[in-house]
Amino acid sequence: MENSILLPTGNQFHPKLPFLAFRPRKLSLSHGFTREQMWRIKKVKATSESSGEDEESDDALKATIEKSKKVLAMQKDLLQQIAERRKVVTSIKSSLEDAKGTFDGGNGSLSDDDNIPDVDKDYDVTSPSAATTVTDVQKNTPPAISQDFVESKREVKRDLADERATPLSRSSITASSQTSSTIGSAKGTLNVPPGTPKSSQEAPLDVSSRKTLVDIPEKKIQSYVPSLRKESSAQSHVKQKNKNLEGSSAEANEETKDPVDVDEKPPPLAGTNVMNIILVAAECAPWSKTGGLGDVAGALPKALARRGHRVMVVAPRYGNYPEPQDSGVRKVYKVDGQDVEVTYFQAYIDGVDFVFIDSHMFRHMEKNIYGGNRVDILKRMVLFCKAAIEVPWHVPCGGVCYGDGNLVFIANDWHTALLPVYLKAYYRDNGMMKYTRSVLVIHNIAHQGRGPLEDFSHVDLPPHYTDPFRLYDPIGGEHFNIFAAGLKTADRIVTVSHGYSWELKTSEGGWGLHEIINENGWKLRGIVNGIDTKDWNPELDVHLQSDGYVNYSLDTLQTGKPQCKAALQKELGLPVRDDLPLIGFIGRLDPQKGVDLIAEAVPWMMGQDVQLVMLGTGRPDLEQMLRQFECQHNDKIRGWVGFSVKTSHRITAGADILLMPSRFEPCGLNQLYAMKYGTIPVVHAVGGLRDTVQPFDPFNETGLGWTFRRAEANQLIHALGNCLLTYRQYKKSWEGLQTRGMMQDLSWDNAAQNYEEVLIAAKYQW
Ligand SMILES: Nc1ncnc2c1ncn2[C@@H]1O[C@H](COP(=O)(O)OP(=O)(O)O[C@H]2O[C@H](CO)[C@@H](O)[C@H](O)[C@H]2O)[C@@H](O)[C@H]1O
Repeated sequence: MENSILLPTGNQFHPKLPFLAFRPRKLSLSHGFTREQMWRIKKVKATSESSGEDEESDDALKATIEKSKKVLAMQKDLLQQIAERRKVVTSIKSSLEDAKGTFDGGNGSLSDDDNIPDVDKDYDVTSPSAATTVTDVQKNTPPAISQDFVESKREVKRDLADERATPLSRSSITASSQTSSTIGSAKGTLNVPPGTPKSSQEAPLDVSSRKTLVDIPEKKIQSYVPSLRKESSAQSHVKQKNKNLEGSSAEANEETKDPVDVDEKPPPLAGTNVMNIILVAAECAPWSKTGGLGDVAGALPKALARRGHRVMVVAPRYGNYPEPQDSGVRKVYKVDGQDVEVTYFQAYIDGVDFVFIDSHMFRHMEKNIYGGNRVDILKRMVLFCKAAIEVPWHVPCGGVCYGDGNLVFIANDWHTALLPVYLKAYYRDNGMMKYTRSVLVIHNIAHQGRGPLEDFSHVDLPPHYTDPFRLYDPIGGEHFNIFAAGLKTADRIVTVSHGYSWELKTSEGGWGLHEIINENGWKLRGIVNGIDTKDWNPELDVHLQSDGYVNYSLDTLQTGKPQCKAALQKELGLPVRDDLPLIGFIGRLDPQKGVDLIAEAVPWMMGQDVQLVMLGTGRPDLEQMLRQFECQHNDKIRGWVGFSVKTSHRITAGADILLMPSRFEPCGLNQLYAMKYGTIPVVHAVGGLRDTVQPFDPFNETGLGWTFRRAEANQLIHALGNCLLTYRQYKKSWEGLQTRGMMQDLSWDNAAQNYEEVLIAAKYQW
């Protein structure tokens, strides 16, 4: 082991410099004036003072007052006119509604043809001239899609009409959640949707009044829906059950009831680019989580919804979650030749529709999401992707299905990498879902859904789709690879940091997929994850409200954090001492996380006056190692084997330093959480860790933590040594590091804006 801990190494060694306390300056605006108003007032004041011409300025003031009075009078007049117009519009509307017998499928109201997928036209691809009535469709359509298919089309039409009428705005979402009755939930607020929006109540679909649908030849349908699904007998329950679920995001329609709205709402942040977005993930916090993917699936959609998009998350229902309710929609899908029934559950929370897919294949798997043998997992993911892709047709959210126009799926990791492939093979190759796009997010390329070539038989695709799955690598030879097929087929690819998007293209970082990633480099973009600022906020954290822990902010950091540290030491049975640094580690016990480097550094650490707490689950040998550390150094180390969200929050708050010596790290969330809690990260400068932890520069008092270049124990020791030195001897610098970390905007809002750009690019890609 190198003995170079205290040697100066550029920016990591602390020189004896005078320190500047770093405090945020609060901006307060007096008298409720806006910044601009204050500036104007000051300017006017300054101008009149400097001129000394009081009389002249008095006259000018009078003139301004007169002018203002006139403007106000004009405004009053205008408002009166608007009110009168409203009355006229309302009376015209009600007389029209009285006269209206049936609903005109929404066709007439669509105006922006460029953006509206003409669903009927989609079917022209398969049968350009075979126009027929709905009855004909029912007669000619094979049982696999038959009536349900027709209904899907109907729903799409209705949805599109809805979409055109009212892009969800930020304000509308807020408004709707305010009017909903609220039920506290673990994650946030569950908005129980109020009654159906008027528009959908008053417009019962009258199939006979719609323009004729185009017939779908039987052969074609069989080719694009290869034993995909069948109608369940429970189908008839659907509409009845759906009535209970009306409301949701479609409440926003209420906003545009009146064309002349005096209280104009601000436009959505996404502007005219509002889209329907469905994020599909194998886990979603707080309901299911084994790592960072769950956090992302729980938080990114909310940020996208805040921008004005209509957003849904689809995840498996592994347990009996309290919030989602049975939507009554049941479908049957073929998985490896067997019929498997699924039921869709649904909740509307924080502006997002959460849809959970229930099936005996997912039930009671909450503690073992990725458990079972390779083929079992594969079959679960086949079912999940098949069922998820049809959610926009079958599951009415707030009474209205999303439909397949202006729609983008966001698939995540290999588990849902089949979704882009199914989208293409089952639908787009057959002229359906023409306006639907897919984006695949790489959270971790190390897990790829690999297997022998025979696994292709489980995914239920036409033989010509074998090639995208086929991959050769020197270790595995020729094999079946789901991630490879997803990357090739998706319209766009995102990964969770800039650093990792670069690493993925290298033979070391791409784990055998680097060539495919390079070939598809044009559609790859790195977007650094954000954090859920409600869940991970020391001021609001629900896990810091008992057992001696306290919520704290930047202002109360110097008292709140030590209190959390003491509470953690007490809870873990460690000596309660404020003078020594408490070091934390939280993560999956996996070689990725560099736990072995910590193990190598433990003897050195034990020579320091420090405490170490490690929380994790994963590889049995690494779990055993944690227990062993605790036995060997009972007065200094705690090795908590298990998955505990509460403990992870408490360690993040109570520790002074967080170690993340990951060998590779696509983004990493724990270092972001740590910084938000005034806990200083010491990380291997790789992937997202390099992007997010700017190294401390003691000369300029900048930076956020300590980094080391190679994943080696001596480098970890070196960086940690400098970190400990600063903790002990340079308190002001330490406070500066904490302050800078806590003041960062780590919210999902920035990332959501970047995702939006990717989604738009996908939308306009042909
Ligand atoms: N034993 C335990 N008890 C309680 N909570 C625990 C825990 N072990 C881990 N966690 C929690 O799980 C999450 C882990 O997130 P990370 O981003 O650090 O890693 P992960 O490798 O799972 O995610 C992958 O996806 C994410 C999201 O894109 C990327 O940031 C990351 O680099 C990539 O490897 C954190 O919220 C952490 O607190």
